Amino acid sequence: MAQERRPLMAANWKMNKTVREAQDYMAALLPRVDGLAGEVDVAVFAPFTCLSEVARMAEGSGVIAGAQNFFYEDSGAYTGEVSAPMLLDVGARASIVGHSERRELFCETDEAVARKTRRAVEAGLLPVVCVGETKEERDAGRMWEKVSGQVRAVVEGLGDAPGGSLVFAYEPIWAIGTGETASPEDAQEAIGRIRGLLGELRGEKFAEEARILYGGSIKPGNVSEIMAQKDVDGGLVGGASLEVDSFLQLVEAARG
Ligand SMILES: O=C(CO)COP(=O)(O)O
Repeated sequence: MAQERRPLMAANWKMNKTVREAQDYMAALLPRVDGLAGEVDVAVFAPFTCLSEVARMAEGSGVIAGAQNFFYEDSGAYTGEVSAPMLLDVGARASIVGHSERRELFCETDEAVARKTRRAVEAGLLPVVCVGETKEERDAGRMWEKVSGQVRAVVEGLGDAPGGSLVFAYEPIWAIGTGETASPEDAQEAIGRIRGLLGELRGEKFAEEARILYGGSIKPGNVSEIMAQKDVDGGLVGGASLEVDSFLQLVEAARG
């Protein structure tokens, strides 16, 4: 991994944890990541219901509290949604955007993902934009068509924001929650191609500054070989992030 890009290890709790469980997790995590600032960024993407508590506890620690989604308008008649200013108001500094579960289950389009990404950057939230193909698309040889289309839509809607203002996460859908991980070589190939595309679209500086994570069945047993790939800047982790001990092993591996 290039020296200039700080690794990022991110926990995506998905639809898990009560406020009490979130408090217990943060109380165990924070003392153990103390002192890592500057070496590795650590983020916790919590459900809305416990996000303010996670952000409050993380304040001053260097751990980034983030949301899993938001809507690109700032306020108004959008029942069930929350906005970027609302996330900032409770202390969040980042948000996942366009997770495959939102694209597939909640019909999020490339256009909506692009608008959310742009709004996050403008508002000062760090977006972690997810891209990835299904098993059928991969087997049909259409992986790059899918992934490049998703990346293009986001970058073309981004204006002139610098590469450091956003993070991509390559999460092949067939590897999410299945125990089936992309091989380190597959992860590198896809992420290297994404970086190449960023260079074509926005120039070398942008491509060198943008962090690109891998996600999909990362666990303590496979994280080191994934992190060793030159274009992989960290991980976005579901299942193995739910327990503090296993998440900490991933953070340590990202530290190198
Ligand atoms: O979707 C993911 C992270 O956003 C990956 O989930 P798992 O780590 O549970 O496969």
